[in-house]
Order: sequence, then C-alpha cells, then structure tokens
Amino acid sequence: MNRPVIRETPTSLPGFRLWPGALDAAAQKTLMDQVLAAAETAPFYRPVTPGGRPFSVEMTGMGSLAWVSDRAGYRYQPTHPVTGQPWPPMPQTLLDLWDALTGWPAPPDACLVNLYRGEARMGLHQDRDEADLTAPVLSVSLGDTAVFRIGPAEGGKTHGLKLASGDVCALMGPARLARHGIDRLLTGSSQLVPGGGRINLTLRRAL
Ligand SMILES: O=C(O)CCC(=O)C(=O)O
Ligand SMILES: [Fe+2]
Repeated sequence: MNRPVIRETPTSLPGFRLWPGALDAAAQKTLMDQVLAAAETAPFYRPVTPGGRPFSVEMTGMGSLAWVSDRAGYRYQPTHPVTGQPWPPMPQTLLDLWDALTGWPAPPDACLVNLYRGEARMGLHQDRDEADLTAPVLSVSLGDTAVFRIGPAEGGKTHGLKLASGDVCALMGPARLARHGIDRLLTGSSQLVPGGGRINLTLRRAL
C-alpha cells in the first residue's frame, strides 16, 4: 500500500481526525480485493439488533475478533456467526495504516467490515464495546461517498461531512466516544464496490 498522505483536515471536534484521500486509487483497489477475498470465506451477513431488528448494513469481519450483534447483545467474538469459522486475518496493509496514522503502540485486533447498499444507513451511536476506551478507532471508507454525522459524546450539535473512497478518519483522545453515524450514501458516486455501494472498515482494539 502506498504511504498515506499526511494531509489532514482540521475539524471542530478535538480528537476527531480526517485524512482525505489517504489511500490513492491503487491502494483502494488493493484493499477492496483483499476484502472481497476475505468475504469468500467470511460472507457478508445481516445482523439483528438485540431487539430483533435487522440492520440495514451487512457485516463481516477480519482479525482475531470482530464485532457482532444478535438477540444476545453486542460483543466481539472470534468466529463468524453464520459459518462458525474464525475470521480471516487482517491484511498487513491495514496494520500498517493503523501504525502510520494512529501511532498507537499496540495493533488493532478487530476489523469490522460494513457493507452499505442503497438506502442503508447507521444511526447515531458511540463505539463503546471495547475493553480500553482510550485506544483509537480508525475508519477507512471505500466506494460510494457517505454523509457521516458526528457530534460530542455528551450530546448537543452534530455536523455532517462527506467521507469519500480512500478517506480515513479516526476517533481518538477526547473524541473517542463521539456520537457518530451514517446518514446516507451518495449512490453511484464510485464504481469501486462490485454491485455498487460503500464498504467501511473499522479497526479497533477490542481487548
Ligand atoms: O460506516 C461508517 O463510516 C461508520 C461505521 C461505524 O460507526 C461502526 O461500525 O461503528
Ligand atoms: Fe461506530
């Protein structure tokens, strides 16, 4: 993978960091191919909320753990909930990206892969199922541009910004528990995802 672009967009939320175009077209394609290869053994599936409502997003995972949701709740687990098999390994390119951008001394152990198609969205939430809530969350966008919404942990005003293919952002430090979600996709804005849509990779330290 090419060295990430160090250009960074300042944002009004301390600890929220955005690297527009961190992955160039070639790096996006390489990563897309790695995700598609992983999805051959760990297929995308549609989780349900603890209340039994299907997510509009389909998910899979990579790494020793991945986040799952079902009637029993939210958690990280070492196996795919449908196949029962271990998650495929996390590509080295993602481990390198984590190092380069977060500088966190320990590697991520979990990569959640979200697939958004059509009207799929993700409601405002905090990422707080991880053991150490001081470790960063690093998020990579591939495919269609999405309108991402983010605001302070405590509530109050949120703002929307576009995340395009190749953009990388992080929730770190004072923004680690920021509320965030995906309002909608700009459908057809990219051809990277076969069949259309957007893939988001979220690297975290679960344990
Ligand atoms: O798709 C995104 O950019 C956000 C995903 C997210 O917030 C999550 O999976 O927790
Ligand atoms: Fe999240």
